[in-house]
Amino acid sequence: MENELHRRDKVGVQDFVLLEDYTDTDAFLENLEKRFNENLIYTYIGSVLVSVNPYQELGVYGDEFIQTYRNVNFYELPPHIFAVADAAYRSMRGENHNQCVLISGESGAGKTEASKKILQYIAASSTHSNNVQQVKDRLLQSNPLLEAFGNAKTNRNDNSSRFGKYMDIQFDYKGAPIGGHILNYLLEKSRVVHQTNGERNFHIFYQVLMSGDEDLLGALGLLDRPEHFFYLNQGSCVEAYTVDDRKNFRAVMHALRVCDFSVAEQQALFSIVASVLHLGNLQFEEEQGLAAIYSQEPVAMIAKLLGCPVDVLLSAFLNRTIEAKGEKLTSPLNIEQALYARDALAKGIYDRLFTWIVKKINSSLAKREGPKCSLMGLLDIYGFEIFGTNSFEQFCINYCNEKLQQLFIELTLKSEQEEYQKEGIEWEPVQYFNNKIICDLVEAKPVGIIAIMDEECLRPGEPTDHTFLDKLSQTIGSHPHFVCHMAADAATRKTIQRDEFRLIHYAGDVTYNIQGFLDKNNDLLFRNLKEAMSQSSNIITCECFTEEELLSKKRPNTASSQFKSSLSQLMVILMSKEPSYVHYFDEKIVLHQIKYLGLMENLRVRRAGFAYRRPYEVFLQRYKSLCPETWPHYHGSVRDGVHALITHLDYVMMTTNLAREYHDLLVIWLFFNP
Ligand SMILES: Nc1ncnc2c1ncn2[C@@H]1O[C@H](COP(=O)(O)OP(=O)(O)OP(=O)(O)O)[C@@H](O)[C@H]1O
Repeated sequence: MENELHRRDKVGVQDFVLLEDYTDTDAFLENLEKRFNENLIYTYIGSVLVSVNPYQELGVYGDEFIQTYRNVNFYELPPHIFAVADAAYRSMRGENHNQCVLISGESGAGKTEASKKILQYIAASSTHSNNVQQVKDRLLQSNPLLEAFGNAKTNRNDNSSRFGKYMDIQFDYKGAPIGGHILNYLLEKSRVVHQTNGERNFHIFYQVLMSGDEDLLGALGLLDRPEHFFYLNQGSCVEAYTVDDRKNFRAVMHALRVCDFSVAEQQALFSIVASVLHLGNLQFEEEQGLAAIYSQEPVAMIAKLLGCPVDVLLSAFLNRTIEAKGEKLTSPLNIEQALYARDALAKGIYDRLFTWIVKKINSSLAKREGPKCSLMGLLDIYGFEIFGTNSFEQFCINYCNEKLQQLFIELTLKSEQEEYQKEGIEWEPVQYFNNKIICDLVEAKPVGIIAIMDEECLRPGEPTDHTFLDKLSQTIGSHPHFVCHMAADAATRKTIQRDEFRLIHYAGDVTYNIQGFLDKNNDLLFRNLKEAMSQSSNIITCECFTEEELLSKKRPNTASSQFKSSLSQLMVILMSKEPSYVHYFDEKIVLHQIKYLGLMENLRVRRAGFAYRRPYEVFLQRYKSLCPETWPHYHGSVRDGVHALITHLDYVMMTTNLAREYHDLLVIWLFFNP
């Protein structure tokens, strides 16, 4: 198997570091293409894995591949996602260092598939006791469940993740998975109520409708075809040809059982899914300028499914109560407001349901009490997006990608070069574009885009998307990465409308339409509807809409501020772990992508730098048993200890040839890795 792998993988270079013309982007691309044409989708840049989506089954993920890559040093076998998983897993066990695998790439490039392969690898490589098997099953089954509720067909990917996911897997000292925890980020909930042409709503809606379970469908009032539901028919696309909704529904049912969802919870969950569909079919008519319910039928169905009193629900759909200075003022809604409230409820219920599902999975994955464990994190988050029309969601997603790029720069380009300089190693700095300037443009206070948007959302008066854009133009109009009609020169003005702004992102220019920015940021759900939901007897709904929330006087954080703070927490988590990077491309790789990701710069740093670096402490701890002077304890400084160890092993000559100073000893790790 191993020989066969090497025989096949002879095209181009397996590691870009070996590329003769390593500064030439065309040569980089040519190597990638040459290998891709031979179905060799993986190539390294040092320890970073680059992959091109083959969009076809290559037969390289079976058990025999897992066995081949198990416990084999990273560079001994051709590049593979299993090699990354194995290296991270062994490093976590051998050095007791928490790991994370960061998978990046544009939408459809293959990130989710990669994260599943890593999970598959971990599950197959670790021990199989009963308890561990249960954890593995739950980790694996969390995927179909979260995909059903959080993925959808977009025009780029039939199974696009519309939420961000970070999963920590917890391991015991033997390397067996004993628990896990998932963090979810910003679900694209606007999809619940609207889909652009050719796109679908979240998979679960079609799965339930295609389930073929007549009893379930009858109970949920869902005996109609998907086209019948307004929340499913706007994209004129109810089928995704590469997605088998019926089969996936069975997978979801299985996953629910494995992840310990009780029968009552399953019923409550499907009732919520159905209630969202009925909400979409709730129509209003005008009576004396105000909204009236067009047909009682959907309201009765929603009330039944959510276990809410019909009259409370009816009144909540048509009125809005505001509390000011201790007084409650109720005013009736017009049609536009009623439709807004209906959609806000659909989005709110679904979004909270999604978070509830993650919480439930987490409780099924929670580690029993026990000693401290090691962690391996897997980040699979939406890739950079440039659509025909880009809105608030793309703004958040692209901001997230800026932050991840910042982390990549920080960990692979900046800190590494700084370290060499700090250590006094002769080093010619590699220049790179630092996208911190764009991160600051979005998140700085008080003049970043998020801060300005929040200020606009919170100020009295009548803020609109246009007043927000005016503020942006006045405050940051001259920023080199911001463009808007008002502040642009005559030539640029022709390319940008009055209701748009453009950000010059690290990955390209994206023009955002401001329509809906403030609404989506405010994320307002009228109090009456929240009150109605808190009276629900549906066991999930009442958990998601609490009395506490109703009583709280504190204004909830805006959507962008919440996202910003959850991203900054994510950065802290990722920074605390040893990262492995995987970059995914789709088939149409363009030079532009290679350039913006900083891969060429990374290659230059790799080429000029040291292949392996280990801190003295870790090195000494790992190898002290090889030298009587350092075993079991060395009483001097760790640096001296490392020197004693090396001297003992008679590597002095080699190391002095390589470099004059002791600190360059780090490089010798390469030679006596057991
Ligand atoms: N290694 C692979 N081998 C074969 N096909 C693949 C592989 N990786 C991805 N694909 C194909 O590409 C499709 C898109 O991949 P995936 O859903 O992982 O993309 P993504 O980067 O997670 O996209 P998004 O950001 O939209 O969620 C998959 O449904 C699958 O058909």
